Amino acid sequence: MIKVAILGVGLMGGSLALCFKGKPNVYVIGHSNNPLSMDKYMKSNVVDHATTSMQEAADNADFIFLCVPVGQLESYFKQLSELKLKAGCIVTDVGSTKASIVAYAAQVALKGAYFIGGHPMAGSERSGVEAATAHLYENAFYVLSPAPHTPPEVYQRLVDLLSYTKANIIQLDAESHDEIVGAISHLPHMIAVALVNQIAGYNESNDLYQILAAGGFRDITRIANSDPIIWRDILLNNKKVVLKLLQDWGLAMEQFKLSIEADDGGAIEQQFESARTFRSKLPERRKGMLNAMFDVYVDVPDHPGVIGQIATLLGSNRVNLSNIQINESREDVPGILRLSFHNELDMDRAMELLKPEYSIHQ
Ligand SMILES: NC(=O)C1=CN([C@@H]2O[C@H](COP(=O)(O)OP(=O)(O)OC[C@H]3O[C@@H](n4cnc5c(N)ncnc54)[C@H](O)[C@@H]3O)[C@@H](O)[C@H]2O)C=CC1
Ligand SMILES: O=C(O)C(=O)Cc1ccc(O)cc1
Repeated sequence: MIKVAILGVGLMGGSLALCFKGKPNVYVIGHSNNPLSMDKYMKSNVVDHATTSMQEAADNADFIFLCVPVGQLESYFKQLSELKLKAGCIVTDVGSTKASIVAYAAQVALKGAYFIGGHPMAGSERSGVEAATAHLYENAFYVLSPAPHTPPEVYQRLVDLLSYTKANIIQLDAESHDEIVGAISHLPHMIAVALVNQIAGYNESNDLYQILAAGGFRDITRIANSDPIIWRDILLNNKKVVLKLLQDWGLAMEQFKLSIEADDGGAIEQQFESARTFRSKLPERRKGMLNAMFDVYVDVPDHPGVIGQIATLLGSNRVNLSNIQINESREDVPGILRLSFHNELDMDRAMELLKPEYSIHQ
């Protein structure tokens, strides 16, 4: 039996647990410091067993996943280093930053066990085991940062287990990881939060801001809804990288300001042109980026019953729909109904079925 211990069964840990639970020869144990979580873990059916004892979770485990906020990783790692672990056990984490935990692991030895840093680049603005899903990692990139002396067969053992997530494994050193992920994930989260708070400030004297912000603004600020503790820890942990990125961001905003002050239309156009060129080269989301959702937009006539018709058409053809959203405003979205699917196959099949009757966009 392969024993997999998940320490911290929230969005990420719970989703990993769901990928492993029920697989041949796999036993999943979930750990929380909070006794009240035991019942929740068992009721959500994500683990085979739940415990508040780290000793019990780690005892004889083949794999231990640290799925707690970044600020807790070192303390959890330290506690594991004081336990007797199974020889050859692989300890890994899912933290959004890699340099500090990889450096810590290089200093604090795990008796007979190996540490390989990890970061599944999939997730959402939601948190907690209630938001966990077995599909979260499908097609997403999953970064692994092994130490230089990690034996290849140990690395391969982790890759083999992670095949249950259906993620694309990519090996990257911890420093490069933090620089790149700082830019593509940490900076956008700060921008989204600052943007929402700026508009919230204006809204205090006129609530039309909030009312008119239902469409595009809502979409581009989705990540501002992310968990405050998780993000406090990420930003403080990736301090050096994030401060440099904020400096560059300030310069970029200053550039806009100067162009507008000087009525320099050419410079503004140039900014939009270069952004459009780079953005059009981004890989499509369906090939696996930060969100494991596959979305299509449908332009539907605004009459009751149409959602039912679409849901019935998809359901009767066994196409699994993960979410339907009605856009309150058409601004900035290609259709009024957003249909989300867990995988590309379902999305493509849905498009085939809907195309004859509706106008579809991606
Ligand atoms: N949310 C996301 O989309 C992604 C998060 N991550 C990383 O995954 C890790 C876990 O994040 P999520 O699963 O999103 O968070 P979550 O809030 O859903 O789960 C966190 C888990 O850690 C436990 N925990 C233990 N000590 C804690 C403490 N002192 N404060 C708060 N919670 C504590 C909680 O009980 C919970 O089970 C974090 O290190 C985060 O950086 C990585 C990729 C994506
Ligand atoms: O919701 C989104 O789009 C995200 O950006 C989720 C996310 C959050 C933290 C990570 O380290 C990786 C992915």
